[in-house]
Amino acid sequence: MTKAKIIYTKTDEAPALATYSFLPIVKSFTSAAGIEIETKDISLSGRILANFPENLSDDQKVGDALAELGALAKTPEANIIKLPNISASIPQLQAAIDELQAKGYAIPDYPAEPQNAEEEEIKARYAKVLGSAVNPVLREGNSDRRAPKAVKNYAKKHPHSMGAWSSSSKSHVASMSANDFYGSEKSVTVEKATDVKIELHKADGSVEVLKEKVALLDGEIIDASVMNMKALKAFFAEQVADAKETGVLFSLHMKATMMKVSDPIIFGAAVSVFYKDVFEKYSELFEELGVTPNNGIGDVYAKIKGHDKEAEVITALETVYTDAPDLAMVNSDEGITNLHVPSDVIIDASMPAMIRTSGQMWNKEGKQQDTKAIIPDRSYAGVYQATIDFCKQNGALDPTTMGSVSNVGLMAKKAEEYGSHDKTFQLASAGTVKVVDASGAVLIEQSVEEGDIFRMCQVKDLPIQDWVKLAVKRAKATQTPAVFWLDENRAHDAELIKKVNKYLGDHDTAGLELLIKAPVEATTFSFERIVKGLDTISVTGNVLRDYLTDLFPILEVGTSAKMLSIVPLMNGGGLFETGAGGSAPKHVQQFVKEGYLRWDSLGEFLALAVSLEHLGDTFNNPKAKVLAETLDVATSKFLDNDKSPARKIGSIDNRGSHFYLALYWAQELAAQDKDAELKAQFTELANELTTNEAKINEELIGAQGQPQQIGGYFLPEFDQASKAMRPSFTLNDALSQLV
Ligand SMILES: NC(=O)C1=CN([C@@H]2O[C@H](COP(=O)(O)OP(=O)(O)OC[C@H]3O[C@@H](n4cnc5c(N)ncnc54)[C@H](OP(=O)(O)O)[C@@H]3O)[C@@H](O)[C@H]2O)C=CC1
Ligand SMILES: O=C(O)CCC(=O)C(=O)O
Ligand SMILES: [Mg+2]
Repeated sequence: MTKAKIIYTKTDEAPALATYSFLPIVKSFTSAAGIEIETKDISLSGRILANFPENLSDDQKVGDALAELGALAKTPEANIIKLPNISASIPQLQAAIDELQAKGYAIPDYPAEPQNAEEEEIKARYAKVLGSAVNPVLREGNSDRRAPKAVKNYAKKHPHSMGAWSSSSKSHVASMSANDFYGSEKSVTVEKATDVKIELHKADGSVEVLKEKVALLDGEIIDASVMNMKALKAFFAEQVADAKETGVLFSLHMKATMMKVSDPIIFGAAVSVFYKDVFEKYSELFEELGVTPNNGIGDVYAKIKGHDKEAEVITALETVYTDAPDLAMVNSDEGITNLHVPSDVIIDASMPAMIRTSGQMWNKEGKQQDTKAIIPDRSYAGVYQATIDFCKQNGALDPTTMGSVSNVGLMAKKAEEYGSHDKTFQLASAGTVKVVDASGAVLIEQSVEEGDIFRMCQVKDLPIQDWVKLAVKRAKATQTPAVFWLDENRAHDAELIKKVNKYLGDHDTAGLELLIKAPVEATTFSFERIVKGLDTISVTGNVLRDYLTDLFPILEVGTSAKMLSIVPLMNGGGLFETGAGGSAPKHVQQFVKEGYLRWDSLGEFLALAVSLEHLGDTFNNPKAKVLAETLDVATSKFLDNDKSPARKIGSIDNRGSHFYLALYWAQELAAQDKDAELKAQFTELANELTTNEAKINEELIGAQGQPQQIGGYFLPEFDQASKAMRPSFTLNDALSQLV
């Protein structure tokens, strides 16, 4: 039998920093039980390097860890702890390339506009690294995300602050009324497996093949929809005028990471409308400089630097602001606006953060202001408007009494919109896009105009069956109503509803409350229950999985970092995601500036416990089970004693929180009687950590307040970052006694 092994991923930014401190603890504890922890580098820099081996010297070459993990995820042995990673926008990719080149890695520049076949090839390789390139590869299963009871109890005891809501708040969500993806969606279920082709039939009669082949399986649902560019731009222009007139902040909320083809284009359309005069006046100059609105207004500032016309262009941009509405700010101190970088404001985290803050965002004075949250497509925007309506009517939610909404999400096999980027095209000419099957029959057709975005999505039948099964399992385990968030008026959802009804028949659902409601109705239903302290399971497609697992946790427990996030892989393995949030770039900035890391590793603790439990079950390893059980108790104690990182210098930060987890875990292992060997091994450590608690705290807190050297942003120097993240000699020494 293969040795019991857990894969721990090395990622980016705050979670990667946390790993320098937490992984040594994990390795010390697990090695005592004979469990191997292997790390795999799936960071942005690691993924870039893996794609350019021929540009690197032998000692610089790295393996393709992502491809290896993708293959592993399809096997029953998989046991992967996945930390959040950067889903890079083009500006982030460029910054990472610059850093790697400066460090002596001879990787090519990013060819934004390739001039020859070689550059086309380089661009294609970089495209593999862009956007949400990791999660869809590893997610060979559906998703089960929830706040564990201990976490809910913690929030009840230590409620996070919630901004008050006024019924006169002017904040709202603005969406198109027609000609969006929602309005144009068509969907079919194919009975038998077939290959389809996506073709553009142009007005002049010629045919361009947009995608040669998409293989479909028996019973697969496909859909196709179009975002009309003219209507989109007219909508943005109306919203600019309305925001100005009503005095609210203009704020666009997209998912340019997961939706890496469509959403940067939509973002770019907003930028080109907002800064219309500048983009029109300087179109030639921008063309020459390679400025594209899709990279945000930050691209203009970056590329104009040092140019003869720098001052003139900057003045022109500033002139825009005199007539324009105020923009929501990402960083008001540094003048970074909502339209600077497509990946700065990401809808899943940004909308709940706004709702938690009285429905307001930050203006250029650094003050809160009511906001027009622009979500052009209507498919899911109504969920946020319904939440805002609920808060306006009922006031802010109360974390000390509110119930919980967990999620069962359809995610496997790149389901739905989040798997659509290789079937998304911006059309260079008008015509009709046809999805044609192997027999030549047209399954779906959509008429398009020049500049429109066409998108085709797929969802396979087996993942749907597995998702329905998981929903029933969770409903049974918790005896909680489960609501399928599906809109019968949406073509795709209408197909899905047929399957849900069919596959629910495969299960014993006696006594369970299983409902189907359109997203807006489901939102109100869930909030009406939540204020009564009642729990509800949301059973959703892939996009709402993402949105709701930030929305509800951020309102309920202050952050999605405290979520348990399990992906039972369809072939029997386990993927354990840490939390449901991202890589928190601002945490790294704070750490580098003042030696304080406020990243909350609770997600890592929870993921490790379920990973150990899974390993205990699959490898019949009783020691792993003891580690899992004791870690669970330690985590509860950690929450009870409020040892999570605070926000300010002088309190426990991420490193201090790791110490407390180690302390409580060692104490629990020393206290248990199921495994005498573990008891003996950990008694000494527990004593040592207990005795030295004050000293270790002194060493950890004493290290705060200074700028830190970590030797890089995308590729920190191991020794420097490790030293910065492990400043307690006493703790390091105690841990080293174990191995
Ligand atoms: N699974 C993955 O791999 C994911 C990756 N990402 C990536 O992360 C980056 C940032 O995305 P963004 O949309 O800003 O989302 P984030 O979740 O990183 O940030 C939003 C906010 O959530 C809070 N937060 C999230 N996790 C933690 C944590 N562990 N400890 C403390 N606070 C936390 C912080 O809010 P506050 O200041 O209010 O406490 C943070 O500023 C992007 O590159 C994105 O692609 C995003 C989501 C998931
Ligand atoms: O993969 C990504 O880009 C983000 C994923 C995400 O937000 C989530 O899974 O909740
Ligand atoms: Mg998310």
